[in-house]
Amino acid sequence: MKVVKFGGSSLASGEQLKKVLQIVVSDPDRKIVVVSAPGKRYSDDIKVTDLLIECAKKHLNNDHAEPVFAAIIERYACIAKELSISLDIIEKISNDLKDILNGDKSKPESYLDAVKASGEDNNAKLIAAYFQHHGVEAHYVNPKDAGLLVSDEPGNAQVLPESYDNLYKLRERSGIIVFPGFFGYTKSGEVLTFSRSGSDITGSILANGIKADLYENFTDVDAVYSVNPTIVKNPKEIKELTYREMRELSYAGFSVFHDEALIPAFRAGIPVNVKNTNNPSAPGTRIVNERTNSNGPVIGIASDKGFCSIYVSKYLMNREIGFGRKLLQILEDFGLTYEHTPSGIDDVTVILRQDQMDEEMEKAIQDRIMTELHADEVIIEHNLTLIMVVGEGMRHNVGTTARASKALANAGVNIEMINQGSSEVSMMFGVKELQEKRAVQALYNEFFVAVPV
Ligand SMILES: Nc1ncnc2c1ncn2[C@@H]1O[C@H](COP(=O)(O)OP(=O)(O)O)[C@@H](O)[C@H]1O
Ligand SMILES: N[C@@H](CC(=O)OP(=O)(O)O)C(=O)O
Repeated sequence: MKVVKFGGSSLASGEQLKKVLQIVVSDPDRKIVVVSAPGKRYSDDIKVTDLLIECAKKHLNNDHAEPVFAAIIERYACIAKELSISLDIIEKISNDLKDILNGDKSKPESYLDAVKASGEDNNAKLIAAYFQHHGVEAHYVNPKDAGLLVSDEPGNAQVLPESYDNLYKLRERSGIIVFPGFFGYTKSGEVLTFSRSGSDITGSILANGIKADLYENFTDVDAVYSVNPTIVKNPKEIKELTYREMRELSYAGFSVFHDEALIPAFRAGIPVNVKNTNNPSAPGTRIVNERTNSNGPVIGIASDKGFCSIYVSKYLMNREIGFGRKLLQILEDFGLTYEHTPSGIDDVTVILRQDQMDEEMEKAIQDRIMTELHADEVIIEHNLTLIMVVGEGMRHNVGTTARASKALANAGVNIEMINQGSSEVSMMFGVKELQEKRAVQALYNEFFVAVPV
C-alpha cells in the first residue's frame, strides 16, 4: 500500500489533474492520495492558499474581499470546466467558503487557519468528484472522520500520537481515499493547519498511520537536486539520500520537501520517493535509512536568507558559570527561537531568524545583555545567509571543511562564521546575503563539478 502526495504545482490546472489521475490509476497500490490546494500555474501566478490568506485578512479588517473571493472560486471553476465535471461542485465550494469566512472571528489565528485549510479541503472534494467522473471508486475523507488530531498551535500544529492508531483503520476502506493535506483537528474540534507547505507532513503522517510500503511525494522536478535549481543551472540529481541528510537540507532551504515531513515516515521506516508529476517514469529521489551509493563526502548544499547574529563578548566568559543559560533565557523571555550558537573563549554568537524581531526588540535585548550579563560588547548583524553543506560521507572524509573554505576564499566570499554540526553530517557557513549565489556556486563547483566524486 502506498500513500501518494501531490503538491500544489501538480494540481494547479485541469491539465495537471489529468496527469494525476493517470498516475494514481496506473498502480493499484496507490491507496491514499493526499492533495494540496491548487498552486501556481506559472511563476507569477498566486497559490490558492495565498489568495485565501488575503481573503481572510480582508474579512478580519472589514475590507472589501469580494474580488479575491471571486478569484479563489474562479481557480476551482477553471479546473472543473477544463475537466468537464458538473459545476454543481463549484456552487458547493463557494457556499462552503462563504460559511467559513462568515464564521467565528473571536480568535483571528484560528479563523485564518480555518480559511487556509479550506483550500485543500475543497480541492480534495473536487478531485474525488473528478476521479468518480472517470469511473474510479474514490472517496473524499475528512481528517476529522479519520482521526487526524493536532496540537493547539495555529499555523504550526503538530500531530498528536494517538492519530496514528486512528489512521490505521483507513486501510480497511474500499477504493481510493482522497485526503486533504495541510490540516487536522484539535481535540476540541477546531481546524488547525501545519506550517506552510505542510501537506508533505500530512502525507508522511498517513504513510506512518497505515504502515505504507512507500510514501510517494509528487512535485514539479525530476529529483531532489544537489543544490537549489533556481541558484545553479542544471544541478546534479540526488538518487538516494538518508532521512538525516534530507532533514538537514530541507530545514536549510531545500523547499522541495518540508523538513518536518521526514520524522513520521522515518519512525515507521517507510522510504520516501520524491517524483515528478510531469515525468512520472523518472525514478526520482529516494529517501531511506541508509544509502548504498556513495557520492563523495557531500550530497547537497542548501542555503537560506534572512538570518541575523547576536555577537556577545566578555573577557573570561569561559569561567562564568551559567553565562550561556542566562543569555538564552533573555532570548526566551522575548519568545525567540535560535538556530546556532558558535562560541569561543570570550565570545558567543547566537544566530536566529531576523523576522522574529523588530528594531525596538533588538534594542531591548542588547540593553538587557549589556546590563544583566555585563558584556563588553554586543553586536547585532543583519542579512546573513546560512549555507549548509550536508553529507553522511563527511564523517569519514578528512579535509572537507578545508576544501569548502578554500573554495569560498578563492571565490572572494568572506566567511562570517563556521559551525560544524555535532551530528557530523553537516557544516554551516554564514555569509552576507549579497554573496549567497557566488558562495553556493563556488561550493557546488568544488564538490560536484571540479573534482570527480
Ligand atoms: N534542491 C532542490 N531540488 C529540487 N527542487 C528544489 C530544490 N530546492 C528548491 N527547490 C524548489 O522546490 C520546488 C518544488 O517544491 P514546491 O514548489 O513546494 O512543490 P509542490 O507544489 O509540489 O509542493 C521546485 O520547483 C524547486 O524550484
Ligand atoms: N497549500 C499549502 C500547503 C502545501 O503543502 O502546499 P504545496 O504542496 O503547494 O507546497 C501551502 O501553500 O502552504
